[in-house]
Amino acid sequence: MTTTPTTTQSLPPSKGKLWLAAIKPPMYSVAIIPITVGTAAAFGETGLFDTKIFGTFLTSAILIIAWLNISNDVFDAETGIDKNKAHSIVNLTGNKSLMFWLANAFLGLGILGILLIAWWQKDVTVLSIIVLCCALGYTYQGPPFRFGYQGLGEIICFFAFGPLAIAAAYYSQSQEFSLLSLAPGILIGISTSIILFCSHFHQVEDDLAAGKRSPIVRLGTKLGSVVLMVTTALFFFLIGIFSLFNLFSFWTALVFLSCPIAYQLVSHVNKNHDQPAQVSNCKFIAVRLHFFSGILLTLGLILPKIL
Ligand SMILES: C/C(=C\COP(=O)(O)OP(=O)(O)O)CCC[C@H](C)CCC[C@H](C)CCCC(C)C
Ligand SMILES: O=C(O)C1=CC(=O)c2ccccc2C1=O
Repeated sequence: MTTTPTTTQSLPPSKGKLWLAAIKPPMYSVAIIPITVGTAAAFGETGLFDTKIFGTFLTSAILIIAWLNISNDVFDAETGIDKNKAHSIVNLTGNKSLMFWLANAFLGLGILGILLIAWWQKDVTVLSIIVLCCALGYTYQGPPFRFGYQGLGEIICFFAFGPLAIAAAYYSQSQEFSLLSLAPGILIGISTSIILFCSHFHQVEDDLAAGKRSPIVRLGTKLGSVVLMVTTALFFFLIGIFSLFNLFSFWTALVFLSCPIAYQLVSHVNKNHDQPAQVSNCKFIAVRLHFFSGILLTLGLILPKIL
C-alpha cells in the first residue's frame, strides 16, 4: 500500500516574505496618523490647511520611521537580541555598516524635509520638536541609553508620537500651539504605545536571554494582557471624557466604530498571551486599531468645519 506523504511541518518563509516582514509596510501608519491627526486638529480649530506643508511633513515622517526601523535592527544586531530574527534587515543583508549608513541617509532626508518647512516658515519650532522626537527615538534603542531594554519604550513612544508629534503637525499648519491639541495627542500617544506594548508578547524568551526587561518581561504575559485590556478601555473612555468636556465635537464619537478591532485585539491577546507563535500577530491588529481609530479621529476633527 502506498501512503501519500503529508506535509505537517511548515516551510520556512520565502526570502520575499522575510523582506516584507523586515520592511514592515503597515508600521508606516505610525508616521501617517500623527501628522494627519495633528493637521486635522489645526484645520478643525483654525480652518487652515497647507497641502505643501502636509505633504512634506508626511514624507519626512515616513523617512524618519524608515531610519527608526533600520537603525533598530542595526543596534539590536550589536546586542545579539535579534540573532533568531530572520527578518532583521541586518541578518538579511549581512551588512550592518551599510544598513547603518542607509538608516542615517533616511534620517538626513527626513530632517531635510523638516528643514524645508522651517525655511518656508522662517520658524524653527517644528524642526526643534522633531529633532527632540528623533533624539527620544535614539535613546530607545541606541548606545549608551538603550532605554527600551529597561522597559521605558512605551513612555518615550507615548510622548514622541503623541503630544509632541501632534503639536508639531498642528504648529506646522497654524504656526501656533493649542492646548486643545493635547487631547488628540494623548489618544494617538496611547494607541501608538499599544502597538509597541503588543510587539513584546512573543519575544519574552529572546528578550530575557539578551537582558532586555521589556514591560512583558517585567509583568509576565498574563498581567500584560490585563494591562493591554485596561489601556485599550482607557483609550475609548478618554474619547468619552474629552467629548463630555467639549474638547471634542460629537463627530469624534466616530472613533467608537473601531471598537470591534479593539475587541479582537484584547480577546486575541487574552487567549494567546503565552503562546508566542499565536500571539506574534497581535502587533499588526494593534496597528489596524491605531490606523482606523486615527482616520476616524481625523474625520471627527474635520467634519464640524466642513459640514
Ligand atoms: C523601533 C521601535 C520598536 C521596535 O522595538 P523592538 O526592538 O522591540 O522590536 P523588534 O522586535 O522589531 O526588533 C519603535 C520605537 C519607538 C520609540 C520609543 C520612539 C520613536 C520616536 C519617533 C522617532 C518619533 C517620530 C515622530 C514623527 C515624525 C511621526
Ligand atoms: O517593529 C516594530 O515592532 C515597531 C516599529 C515601529 O516603528 C514602531 C513605532 C511605534 C510604535 C511601535 C513600533 C513597533 O513596534
